[in-house]
Amino acid sequence: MLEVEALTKRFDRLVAADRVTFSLARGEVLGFLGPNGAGKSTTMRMIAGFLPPTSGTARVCGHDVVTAPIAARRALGYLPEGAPLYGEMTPAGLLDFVARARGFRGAAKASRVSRAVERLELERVLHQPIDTLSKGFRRRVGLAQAILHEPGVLILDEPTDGLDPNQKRQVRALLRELSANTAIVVSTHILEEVEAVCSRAIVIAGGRVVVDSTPSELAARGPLDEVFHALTRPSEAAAAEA
Ligand SMILES: Nc1ncnc2c1ncn2[C@@H]1O[C@H](COP(=O)(O)OP(=O)(O)OP(=O)(O)O)[C@@H](O)[C@H]1O
Repeated sequence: MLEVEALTKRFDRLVAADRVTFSLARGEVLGFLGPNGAGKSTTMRMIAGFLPPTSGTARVCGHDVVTAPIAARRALGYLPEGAPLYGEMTPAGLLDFVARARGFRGAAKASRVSRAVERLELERVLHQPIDTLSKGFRRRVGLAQAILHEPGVLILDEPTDGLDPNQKRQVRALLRELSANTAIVVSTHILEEVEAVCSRAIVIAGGRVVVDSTPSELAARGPLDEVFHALTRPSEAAAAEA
C-alpha cells in the first residue's frame, strides 16, 4: 500500500529527512516516533504530496508521489500537524466541500459526509464555525476530512493531540477499525499510543530511521520511554545508523 524509498529533504544545510525508507501493508498501523525536530512531519508532508522531496520518492497504492501526484493524493488521506482548516467554515460546509473535491455528488456525497460525521461524533458541532470549536473538535474535523473518501493510505500527524482521554480512546478505536482496509502512519509523542494502536514502530532521529520494529520488540528492551530516550540521543542515533 505504501512504499517509501530513500525519501530525503534538505532545507539549505539541514537534512530534515535523510533517505527514509520503509514499506507498509494494508492492516498495518505504523507509529512514527521521534523527538521534536526529528523529521516526522517533513517525511509525512512529502508522502502526502505537500512538500517536494529533494530526492527519493514514495508510492501510495502504486502511484508515485513525484511522477503521479494526483493519483497518489486520491489514494491518500492526510491529517496535517495542527489540522489547519478553513476557520470561517462549519464542519458541515467543510466536509461537503472536501467530498465534492474528492468527486462525490448527490447521494454518494451525502452518505460519505454522514458516515464521517458519525465516526468522529461531530453531530452537535456541525453548524458552528470551525474557529469557534475546541481544539479536540477541530482535530476531529481534520480526521473526518482525512477519512471521508476511505483512502488506502492514511497519514496522520499527531491525530490525538489535544484530545481528552475519552476522545483519545475513541480515535484509537477508530484507527484500529480503519486499519482492516488501510495502511496507516501515525506520528506521536505518546509512547503508550504506540503500544495501544500500532503494529509497527519506526523511531526517527536527526532525519534518519534508527529503528524499524514492533511495539512489543521495543517494549522488550525495557521501559518504552527509556528505550526511546536512549535511541534518540544524538550519539546513539549516529551509532544506530552506522
Ligand atoms: N520549511 C522549512 N524550512 C526550514 N527548515 C524546516 C522547514 N520545515 C521543517 N524544517 C526543519 O526540519 C527539521 C525537522 O522538522 P519536522 O517538523 O519534520 O520535525 P518533527 O519530527 O515533525 O518535529 P515535531 O515533533 O516537533 O513536530 C527541524 O529542524 C525543522 O526546523
